[in-house]
Amino acid sequence: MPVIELENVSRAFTVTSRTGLRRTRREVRAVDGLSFTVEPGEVMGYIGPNGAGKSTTIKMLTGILVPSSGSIRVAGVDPSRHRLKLAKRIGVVFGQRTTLWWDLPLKDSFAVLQKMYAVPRARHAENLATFVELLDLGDLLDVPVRQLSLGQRMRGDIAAALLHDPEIVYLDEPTIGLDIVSKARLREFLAQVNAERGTTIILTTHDLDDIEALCSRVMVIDHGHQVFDGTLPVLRASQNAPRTLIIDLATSHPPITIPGTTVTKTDGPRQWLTFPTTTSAAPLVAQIAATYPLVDLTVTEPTIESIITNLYAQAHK
Ligand SMILES: Nc1ncnc2c1ncn2[C@@H]1O[C@H](COP(=O)(O)OP(=O)(O)OP(=O)(O)O)[C@@H](O)[C@H]1O
Repeated sequence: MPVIELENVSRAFTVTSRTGLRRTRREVRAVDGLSFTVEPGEVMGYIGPNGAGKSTTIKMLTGILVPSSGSIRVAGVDPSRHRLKLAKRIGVVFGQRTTLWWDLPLKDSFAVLQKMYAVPRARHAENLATFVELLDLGDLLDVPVRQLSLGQRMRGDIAAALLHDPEIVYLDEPTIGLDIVSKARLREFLAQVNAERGTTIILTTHDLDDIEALCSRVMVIDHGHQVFDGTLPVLRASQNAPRTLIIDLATSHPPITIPGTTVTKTDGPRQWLTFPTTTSAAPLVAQIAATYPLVDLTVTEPTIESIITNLYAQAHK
């Protein structure tokens, strides 16, 4: 049974703007007729360009915002009508701002949360020990939150969101501003939480490496509409974005001509040829090797960035 269900959900805002003495009001449809379900234990990447409607969706799922129309059920209840009841079953992390108490040491914030969510003491202690170890928080427990670095604070926020054993966690840009090592560690931790606890994770991110590393499903939204829902390999295949063959010849050579390929760039003896995903690289390589002084080669897959740019462009046609 789905743990999240949206049926034809829309949310509009009235925006007032002023030109000279004139005030005009217009309606912005932040989310427009969105329907989808999420099964327990899924890790879904929820992505889209700025202003696509991602945060508005998450706010409706947590009950902070009420939809203008349509229906939402999270863990069996309507989030806006049962916000407090639902709070015990969900965890939320907003990368841009902390939910921790700024002046309190991290451990005191955790203690407040134990009381707020009425987590049994033994369970709280067990979870805390696990998260302190996995997120390497040991040396940070006595440090006031305002003194933590962004990466340390984020680890604290993630632990805080999970201490009450939520079934669903919404993570809004959890890796924003983190260095590569911290990002990798956080992704590893989230994958482990999902695997061991079966926590459903909805991840909003602009970092497509987060999606590659964590998400079995990707939903792409643009102008409040869903433009894709499926796995990353299906997204890649659906866009039929070309692959690139990078070849190194023994010497500089004019762009090589092979039917079905296009040379997009040359740099001395190196040339970049694009070819359709449906074409096998092997015969192409054989043909090049038979005709040109081939020294080395690499085949690269289209990046998710290029696929998504392509997807947005198609949605606007
Ligand atoms: N409270 C509000 N009042 C008026 N307009 C709003 C409000 N909240 C969101 N919007 C508008 O709704 C649209 C969707 O915004 P939303 O914040 O959901 O996008 P987003 O996908 O989360 O963007 P980003 O990636 O930039 O965070 C935007 O046009 C935004 O300006």
